[in-house]
Amino acid sequence: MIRRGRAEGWLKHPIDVLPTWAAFHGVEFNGVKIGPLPGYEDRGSTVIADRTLAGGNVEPLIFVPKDLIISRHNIDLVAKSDHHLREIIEAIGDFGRTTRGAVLTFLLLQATMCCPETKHVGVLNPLTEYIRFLPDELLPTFWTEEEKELLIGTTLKPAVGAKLNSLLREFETMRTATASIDWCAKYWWDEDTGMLTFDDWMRVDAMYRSRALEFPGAGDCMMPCVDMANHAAGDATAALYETDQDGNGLLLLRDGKKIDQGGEITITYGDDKGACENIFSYGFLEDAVTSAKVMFLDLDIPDDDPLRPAKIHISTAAPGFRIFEKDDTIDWESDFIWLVVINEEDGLDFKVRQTIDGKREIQAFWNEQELDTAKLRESLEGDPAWDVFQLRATVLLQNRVEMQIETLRVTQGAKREATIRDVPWRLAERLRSLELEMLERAVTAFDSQVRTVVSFSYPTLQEAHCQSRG
Ligand SMILES: C[S@@+](CC[C@H](N)C(=O)[O-])C[C@H]1O[C@@H](n2cnc3c(N)ncnc32)[C@H](O)[C@@H]1O
Repeated sequence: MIRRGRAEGWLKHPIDVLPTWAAFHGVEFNGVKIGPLPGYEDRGSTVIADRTLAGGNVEPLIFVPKDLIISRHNIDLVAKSDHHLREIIEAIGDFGRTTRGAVLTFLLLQATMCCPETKHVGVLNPLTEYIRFLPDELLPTFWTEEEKELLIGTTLKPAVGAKLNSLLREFETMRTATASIDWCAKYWWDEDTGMLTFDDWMRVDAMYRSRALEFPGAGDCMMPCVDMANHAAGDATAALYETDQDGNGLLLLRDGKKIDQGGEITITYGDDKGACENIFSYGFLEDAVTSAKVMFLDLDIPDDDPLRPAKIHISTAAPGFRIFEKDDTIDWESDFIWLVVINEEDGLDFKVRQTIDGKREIQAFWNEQELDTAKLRESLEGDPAWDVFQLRATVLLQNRVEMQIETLRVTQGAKREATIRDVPWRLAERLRSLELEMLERAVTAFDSQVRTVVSFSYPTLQEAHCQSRG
């Protein structure tokens, strides 16, 4: 549906019509305009200074009335007077009570209402028009299979796979929950008249993910016009976004910033985000990025661990670990790994307990004491064998990191097929090299952590370790 709407023009507005929409709905621009930046048209539209601006003494650059914010709160308000919206949000149950569920459903209904064939569905509101200004982003969920293959060995590959699976589940929830609603059956699901496909769900997901910002006071939401600002990290960030005391949205020039006429007013989408997350959520990587910054690698409990099923059952942590930059070196963190490295001989035990309603429940014990797995690390830190556990964890991580390096190396040097588009090709290449470099630094850092633990606790082991690692 959305793809067709873009092609036929009923779901597309040229960006130069935005000022008219904005003025009509009370959005104020103060010394800025929205459009492509000459020389950077591939970045879509952005916020551009209409005159020289100096931070500290200018009014908000953009003012957005609170009613226009696409937030869960406002969607609930719209649903009070739009019974079609209310019907579908209620039909999807718990998912409709999440911000993500409410926003994606809302966007889908607005797109449906834009289609000239749709009759008597939904109540037109300013945002029905606004979504026509939003471009389709080439996020990795839209990369072809051969483009996604370029990601083998990067942390983006499993992330995109998991995302597609969860999008499929959400789409299926949506379909099952709304199939018996007459107008949904007719305009969305009917074999002849239905317009929705999984592609539509991917598109509303991409709109939300690439544009949602966390606003103090309003939570995650899409803020029309402020969401036209492109990203620049660090000192290059020109503006901040926030809400005023009445909940209206504001874009404010940073103190001390001076932007010449024609210059870009950027915001930050989060300077701490790693290269993988930037490509995943926004489909680009700034030229200035020189490090993968943060990586999440999955970790499995070995098949030959007799406690594996019980460990999997009780674990609440994400099964993996995060490596990240810290003070010029690489550090790691994981709540999961501690469960992987301990076993029965160390003091771990599981018992099956009968609950009062007759159900059976697995309980974990550490040295005979009931164990809260969320506090496992704390329990282990107090154990005389803490050094051993640390050592096991670090060696395990080191092996996992080396395995990832190997996968990256053997899949290196893929030939570029003519069907592979420029953006996925360049992004995959950059991500591969940034992640490889970070993994290599991690091996060195882990090696020195192992040496420290060994030399401190097991001076005799140190020699053996050094020999084993050459
Ligand atoms: C919140 S939107 C910003 C407005 C968007 N450019 C538009 O045309 O609607 C985020 C998207 O803008 C683009 N973008 C933002 N900052 C960028 C940058 N520094 N370099 C390249 N593309 C950027 C990406 O496509 C990203 O997914």
